[in-house]
Amino acid sequence: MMAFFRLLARNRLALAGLVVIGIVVVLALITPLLPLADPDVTDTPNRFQPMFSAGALLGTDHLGRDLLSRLMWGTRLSLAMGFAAAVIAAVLGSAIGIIAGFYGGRTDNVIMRGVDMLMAFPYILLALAIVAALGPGLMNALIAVAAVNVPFFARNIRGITVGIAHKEFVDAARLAGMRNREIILAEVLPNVLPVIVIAMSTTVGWMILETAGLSFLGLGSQPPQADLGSMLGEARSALITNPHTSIVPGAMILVIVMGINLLGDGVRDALDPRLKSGALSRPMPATTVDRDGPAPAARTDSLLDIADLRTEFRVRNRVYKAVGGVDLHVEKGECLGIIGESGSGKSVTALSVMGLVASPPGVITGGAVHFDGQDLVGARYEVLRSLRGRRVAYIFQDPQATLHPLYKAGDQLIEAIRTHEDVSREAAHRRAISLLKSVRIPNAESRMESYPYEMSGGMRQRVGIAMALANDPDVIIADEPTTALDVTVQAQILSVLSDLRRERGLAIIFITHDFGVVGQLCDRVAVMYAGRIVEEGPTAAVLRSPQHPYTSRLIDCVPTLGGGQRRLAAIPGLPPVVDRLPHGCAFADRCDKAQAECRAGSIALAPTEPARKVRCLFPEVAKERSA
Ligand SMILES: Nc1ncnc2c1ncn2[C@@H]1O[C@H](COP(=O)(O)OP(=O)(O)OP(=O)(O)O)[C@@H](O)[C@H]1O
Repeated sequence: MMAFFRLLARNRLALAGLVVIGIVVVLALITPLLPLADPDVTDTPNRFQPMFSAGALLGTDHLGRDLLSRLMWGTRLSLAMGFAAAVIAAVLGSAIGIIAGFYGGRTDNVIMRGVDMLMAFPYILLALAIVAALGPGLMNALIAVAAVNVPFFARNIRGITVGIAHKEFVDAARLAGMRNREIILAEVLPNVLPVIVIAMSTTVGWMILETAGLSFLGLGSQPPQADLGSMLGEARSALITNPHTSIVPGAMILVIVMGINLLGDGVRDALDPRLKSGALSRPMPATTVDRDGPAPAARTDSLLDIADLRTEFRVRNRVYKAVGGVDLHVEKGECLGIIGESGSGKSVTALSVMGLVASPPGVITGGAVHFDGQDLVGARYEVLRSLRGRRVAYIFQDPQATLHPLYKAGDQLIEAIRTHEDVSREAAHRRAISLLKSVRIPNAESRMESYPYEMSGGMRQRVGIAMALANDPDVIIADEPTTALDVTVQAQILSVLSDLRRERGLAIIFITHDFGVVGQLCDRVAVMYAGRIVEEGPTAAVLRSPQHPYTSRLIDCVPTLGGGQRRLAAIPGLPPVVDRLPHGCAFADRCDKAQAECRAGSIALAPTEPARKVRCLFPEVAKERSA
């Protein structure tokens, strides 16, 4: 709740709306306690007194009634009517929407066709028809306004519920034996509640206007009772001669509706889960760079050289140091593996290379990424855009999520080719077929016409690889591309990548948590822990004799086939949270060799043997392993 108010307070306009509505609501609540004249007592000799007259601060109306008193009582009534109509419409509409969306099928059809019929009428005509049928009066106007808004809530909430009703946690609740009523209350309702609140906050102003509209037409509050609409209606005939009688209620309606709408927008922004990180804006096209020192020079003349890269997430008052000074390089035709536990910073490192970490909340705070002699950290967006996909391409873990579900695989490949190259559609089509063949997709011509959902996971991932290859890049960054696939398909994908590397001289950065995959594909491996490289070296050497205790424990976690029964040595404890990294070695708390020195200060990634480095004061002594 506090977080909600903090987010709301960041939006100045919403804050202004909150203050205005707060003042109006408080005034409306204390109206009976204020020393005001009776709002209904007429005094015709003193009719149409101007503003600031003695005894009538805002003047009097056509019957000599005190306008200030009528305004206060009228505001009280209009607010109460607007809020009551919003609550009734929200409760009824949401209940209808949840039932339709949750049960689906015929129930959904019958309910939603009824809602469609209601929505087919212009809402004001519908409201007039309801009041005409029920008779004029405040309660009937309230019923009419609530009724015409029920379909709006029903439609919105039904849409959200349909999505939720098919989620795994609802299936899990069913499997746990919960009844539908319980599932609706415990699983669905909490998920749609923010949407209901958002819809209410943005429509309550509208409902106040609608109730005022009915009262203006004489169908809402009846004389002598004042509400803002009826005050306006009564002042209509004196609009030219005594405009203050219209201006007073009109200005109040304007203030209330503006205040509620500004507040409603703020509530929507603060409750939207995508904006929870505190950003009330869309992510930037490239990661924000806020370097706290000069850019380091390239340390090697490699194709891609990452030097002291630091990326963090600034979420409210917390700073998550996801990447804390990473040095890596990859040569043409080389495959570098990055391995580490979940959350060690592998993906953020990879995404930082091309400025793809979402900002906010991500910020690159230091280091450099030299590609072909150019520093990409802080490079202009146009530079990054021209390199993305053309010289440095990505393959992600879930091709289902990266391929557009509504476009054919072939069209997506053609689009990827034509984004960077001015070629005809026919030429791009031919190239797309040859790309599909190069990743060993059988019947490439007919597969061009397939939608992603018509393909298996392995096939989709091959399309993903073909897309990455579309512009003949120099580097491919593959972020766990085989994690979601079974071992046979994984082997095929790895062999495709391995062949492509050899044939095209591709450099590959392969992110994984599987040492088996590293052993099969990668020339060198870098082991990451808590945002830093803790060991780096040729794959065979690292697998044979790991030097960092973490690498050693990580290898011990890998089950071996045919090695007889052995106890799998899980690593006790959890990696540290990256907003509270310890001094010294981040692995010390889980390491059985840790000494006091390990916790004293930062430890450098020091060279040990040729081409090997380790960040440890007490590295493992070489003991040969059967890899
Ligand atoms: N938007 C974010 N806000 C705050 N922290 C984040 C955000 N995105 C990532 N992180 C943090 O950054 C760290 C590194 O995440 P990253 O995704 O790079 O890990 P990973 O090693 O690739 O893990 P996995 O194998 O599960 O993909 C994690 O501790 C994560 O909690």
